[in-house]
Amino acid sequence: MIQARAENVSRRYGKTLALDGVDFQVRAGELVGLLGPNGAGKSTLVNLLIGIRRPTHGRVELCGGDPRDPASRRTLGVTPQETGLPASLRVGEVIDFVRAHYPNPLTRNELLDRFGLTDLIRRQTGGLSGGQRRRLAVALAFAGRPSIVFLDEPTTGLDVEARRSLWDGVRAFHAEGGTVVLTSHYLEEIEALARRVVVLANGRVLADDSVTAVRGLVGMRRVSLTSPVPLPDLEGLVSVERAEDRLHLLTADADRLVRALVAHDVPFRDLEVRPTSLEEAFLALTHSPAAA
Ligand SMILES: Nc1ncnc2c1ncn2[C@@H]1O[C@H](COP(=O)(O)OP(=O)(O)OP(=O)(O)O)[C@@H](O)[C@H]1O
Repeated sequence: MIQARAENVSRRYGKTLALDGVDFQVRAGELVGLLGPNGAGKSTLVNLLIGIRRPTHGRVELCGGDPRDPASRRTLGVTPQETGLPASLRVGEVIDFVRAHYPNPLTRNELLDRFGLTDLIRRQTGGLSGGQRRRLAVALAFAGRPSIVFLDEPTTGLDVEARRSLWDGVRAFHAEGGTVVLTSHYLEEIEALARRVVVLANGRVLADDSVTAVRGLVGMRRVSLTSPVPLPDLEGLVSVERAEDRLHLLTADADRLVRALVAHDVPFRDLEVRPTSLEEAFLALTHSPAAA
């Protein structure tokens, strides 16, 4: 059963095309990561699927209906990128307030326990640290026993321990058959939870594949050098960028590329090899023929 679907969806904000012909679907019980650099369109896609915004073109569906129809959202849980919590309410009170909106919520203790919040129950939310507030905001998405949960960058600002405790809560929900869509800038974060990852960049889906396959795509190296001659065709070269007298070559296998440079007798100096950032890898993929 498909729980959330976008078909050829585009969304424009004035002159900005935030999503450009996106197809995306999530089956019941899946845990999917949406990966992409800043401004890729991740939050926009989530906002369309949960009915906060409408697509400019195309069709979106949630739990078999229109996401803007409250009936489709009855079993939805969401943690947006930023959440406002009433500062003077205690953690336990906020949880009870949210639980009261649902017919069959988790008990207060189940929720506190799952997300490692038990010690904070009597604390006012205004006095929580940023990380503690974030954990509470994520936990609240699960209060109503949702069937599908959207988490927009759930672990931003969390330390390692808090992140693990939050991941455990998400895993427990998924193990019971829950569906999860989470967004992140980091493949490592998605890797910790999901097997499937959808890569967005510039509003388009670049890849929809296993985390392992995408790791191969983005785990590239940048080989920089200065050479007085034009480069020949080199195997495994993904892209070439020229900045003044430097050439920056992107490749999945830097050793092989350097061997090829030597084998072709290419004169070079000041060779540097370093890992690419996700942004650089995305940029190269966006401009490579494979992404066209
Ligand atoms: N309400 C809005 N008004 C105008 N432009 C917007 C609005 N929301 C998003 N955008 C633009 O749409 C594009 C996609 O933004 P979106 O927030 O969906 O990306 P994102 O992948 O979630 O980014 P981030 O990782 O930074 O949160 C960006 O260029 C952004 O500036």
